[in-house]
Amino acid sequence: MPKEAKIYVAGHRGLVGSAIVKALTAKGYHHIVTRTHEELDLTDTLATATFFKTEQPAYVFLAAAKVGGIIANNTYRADFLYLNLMIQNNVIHQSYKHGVKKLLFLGSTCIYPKNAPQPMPEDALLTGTLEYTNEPYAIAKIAGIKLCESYNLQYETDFLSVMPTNLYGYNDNFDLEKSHVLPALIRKMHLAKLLSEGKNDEICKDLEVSAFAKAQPILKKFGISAESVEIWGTGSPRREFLWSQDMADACVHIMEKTSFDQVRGDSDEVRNTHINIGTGIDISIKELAMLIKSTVGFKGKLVFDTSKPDGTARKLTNVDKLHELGWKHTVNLEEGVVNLYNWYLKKK
Ligand SMILES: NC(=O)C1=CN([C@@H]2O[C@H](COP(=O)(O)OP(=O)(O)OC[C@H]3O[C@@H](n4cnc5c(N)ncnc54)[C@H](OP(=O)(O)O)[C@@H]3O)[C@@H](O)[C@H]2O)C=CC1
Ligand SMILES: C[C@H]1O[C@H](OP(=O)(O)OP(=O)(O)OC[C@H]2O[C@@H](n3cnc4c(=O)[nH]c(N)nc43)[C@H](O)[C@@H]2O)[C@@H](O)[C@@H](O)C1=O
Repeated sequence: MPKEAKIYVAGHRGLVGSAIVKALTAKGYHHIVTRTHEELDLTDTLATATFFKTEQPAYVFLAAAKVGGIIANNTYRADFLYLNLMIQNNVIHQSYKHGVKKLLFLGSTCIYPKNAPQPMPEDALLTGTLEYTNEPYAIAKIAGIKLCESYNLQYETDFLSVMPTNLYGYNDNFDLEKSHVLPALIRKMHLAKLLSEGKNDEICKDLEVSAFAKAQPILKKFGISAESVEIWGTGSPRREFLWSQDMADACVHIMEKTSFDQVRGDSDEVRNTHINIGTGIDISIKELAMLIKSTVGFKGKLVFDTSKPDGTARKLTNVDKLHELGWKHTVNLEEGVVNLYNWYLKKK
C-alpha cells in the first residue's frame, strides 16, 4: 500500500478499527477515511454506494460489524445474521464496483465447527455442525469469506479474509451483559472490590446511577457482591485471547505483504483462502477469572453459574499459515490484562 493511498477503515471507533487506525498512522499512512455509524449506516445500500462513489477509497479494512459476547449472540440471533450480512454485502460489493485494490474482511474463529480438531486449521471450515450460541453470526462470517473468495475468482479482485480469535484491548465493550468475557470479568471483579472496600460513590459512578439504592439491583442481577463474583458457565471452556493492537498490526501486515494469489493454492477448487489470526495459546475460563481476580486485587470467591451457556468447549487457532506469512503476536495475556485494567481505571 503506498503511504499516500486513500484507505477506508470501516468501524474506526471500535475495538479493532481504532487499533487499525493507530497502526496505519504509526506506519505513515496519512490518507485515512472514516465515518461513524451515525454518519454512514453500512446496512443502507444506497448510502454505502454513494459513499464509495464520492470517496473512491483504494484500500478497505472492513472492521464494522454487529459484535457481542455469548449471551448477545444467542439472544439477538436475527440481528447478528441480518446486520452482518448487510454490512459486509454492501461494503464488499461496492469495493468491487469501485475498483478497490485490496480489501480485508474480518471474520471470527467461530466459523469453525464446534468439534473441530484443535488447534483449528483453516481447512476445518464447513466440515461439521456449528456451535449453537453463535450460529447466525458464524453463518454471516462464512458468507463474508465466500463473498471475498468468489469476487476474487470471478472478477479478479484482491479481497482477503482474516479469522481472529477472541480479542481484547483499549476501546473494548465493558457492558455487563452483552460484552465478551475478558472485559466483563474485569468490570465485575472491579465492582466487587469496590463493594468490599465500601466505596459506594465509585460504584455509582461506574454504573452511572445517581444513588447506591439504584446500583444494588444491577449488582445483584450480575452476581456481584463483596464476597463473590458469578462466572457464567462451568469455567472449563478454553479460549485464546489476542491483544487488539497485535490484531491490528497483523491486519496491516497482511494488507502490505499478502495477496490472494499467494493464498489461493494450486487446486482447481479454491477453498479456505482465509487466514487465522491468534496466538496459538489458550487458557480455561476459570484460569482467566483467577488471573483477572489477582490483577484487580479482588479477595473474594468465584461462583460458577451453570445456568449460563459454556459455548464452544475449545477454540484454539492453528496459526501456522499466519507464521508462514511472517507475523507473530507480541503481547502476552498477563501483560494485556494489566494494560486493559489500567486503561479501564483511567477512562472512568
Ligand atoms: N471483539 C472480538 O473479540 C472479536 C471481533 N471480531 C471481528 O472483528 C471486527 C471488529 O470487531 P470489534 O472491533 O470488536 O467490534 P466493535 O463493536 O468494538 O466495533 C464495531 C464497529 O462497527 C461499527 N458499526 C456497527 N454497525 C454498523 C453499521 N450498521 N454501520 C456503520 N458502522 C457500524 C461501529 O460503529 P460506531 O462505533 O460508530 O457505533 C463500531 O465502530 C468485527 O468484524 C468482529 O466480528 C472477530 C473475533 C473476535
Ligand atoms: C469472540 C467470540 O465471542 C463469542 O463467543 P465466546 O468465545 O463464547 O464469547 P464470550 O467471551 O462471551 O464467552 C467466553 C466464555 O466465557 C464465559 N463467561 C464467564 N463469565 C462471563 C461473563 O461475565 N461474560 C461473558 N461474555 N462470558 C462469560 C462464557 O460462558 C463462555 O464460556 C461469540 O460472540 C463468538 O461469535 C465469537 O466470535
